[in-house]
Amino acid sequence: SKSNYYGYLYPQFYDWSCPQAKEIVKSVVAKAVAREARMAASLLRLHFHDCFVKGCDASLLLDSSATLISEKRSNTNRNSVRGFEVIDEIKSALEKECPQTVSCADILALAARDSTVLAGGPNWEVPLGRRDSRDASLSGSNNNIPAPNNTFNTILTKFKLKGLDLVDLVTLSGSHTIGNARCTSFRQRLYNQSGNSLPDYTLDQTYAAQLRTRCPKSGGDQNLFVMDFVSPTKFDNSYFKNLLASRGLFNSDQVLVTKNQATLALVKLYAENNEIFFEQFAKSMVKMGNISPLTGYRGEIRKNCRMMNS
Ligand code: HEM
Ligand SMILES: [Ca+2]
Ligand SMILES: [Ca+2]
Repeated sequence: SKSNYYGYLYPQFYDWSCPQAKEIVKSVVAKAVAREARMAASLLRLHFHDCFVKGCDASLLLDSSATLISEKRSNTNRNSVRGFEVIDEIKSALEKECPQTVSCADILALAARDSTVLAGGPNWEVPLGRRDSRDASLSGSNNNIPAPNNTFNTILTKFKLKGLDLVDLVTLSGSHTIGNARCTSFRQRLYNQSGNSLPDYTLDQTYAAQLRTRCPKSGGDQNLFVMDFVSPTKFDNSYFKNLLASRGLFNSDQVLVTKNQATLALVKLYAENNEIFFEQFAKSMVKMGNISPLTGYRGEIRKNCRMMNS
């Protein structure tokens, strides 16, 4: 009775079965972000890392068990993705009000939207009705999610494999306007960009020197850096302004202005016009949220986001 019979997502999915669902998610996310501003970024990223592996099906949330290896162990996720306790808190609040009704995959989609809004970004209606997977894919997590040192072509290919295009790539990369990154994610650019012991000269060298002080050649792997040094907790277009000043933190950020004329033009547009960035961000997030969801009688509504129902 609670399955998505029609096979597509729509914002009113819980209007009858759990009319309080959206409010419950929003209030727990708001509390968590008030405790720690970075949590908005962490929750936004969870939806991305879920959707790029087997679609938006909460596969990312499953812990390892006798029959399953968690995606949390992948190279991209290990010591990096966070926010699972907040998802648990949302889920238990929802289970009290509407038992086994709201999927963990939909919680991730709603929390990503609420986080964006709380950080000052755009709002959008979240299509709902995703169901939760009964498996996970460690290899998918290792292979499908772009890495910060991937080339432009590799990153674009990984987006296209998920039905996303060049506009989505540039726009969604704008998420790096909030949140933190570890030294290990960009060290290569500071010391040895192409195996010749030289830094990446497409990175502003004053900025590079600052980064080196807390990201040494060896050690300090987990040291944290803000990704947008201008407004690290505010969702705005300053990420794109940084790219034009050669101050993108990752190789994957900077290549948007150094490798392709079309992405460069978009970066310039967004740097000049926050409103256009916000409008497209909302559209691209809905598009990402539509990556092969489980609907109908496929999948299940988990009781606990960390494990499948027995
Ligand atoms: C285009 C390819 C992308 C690459 C290569 C990439 C890579 C990364 C890396 C390496 C980090 C830092 C991880 C760490 O050091 O622990 C990061 C953080 C982050 N990414 Fe991306 N990312 C990409 C796209 C996206 C997209 C599409 C979104 C959201 C829709 C996103 C949202 C975030 C956020 C919000 C953070 C900060 C998380 C936090 O502070 O907890 N990224 N990303
Ligand atoms: Ca998934
Ligand atoms: Ca910012």
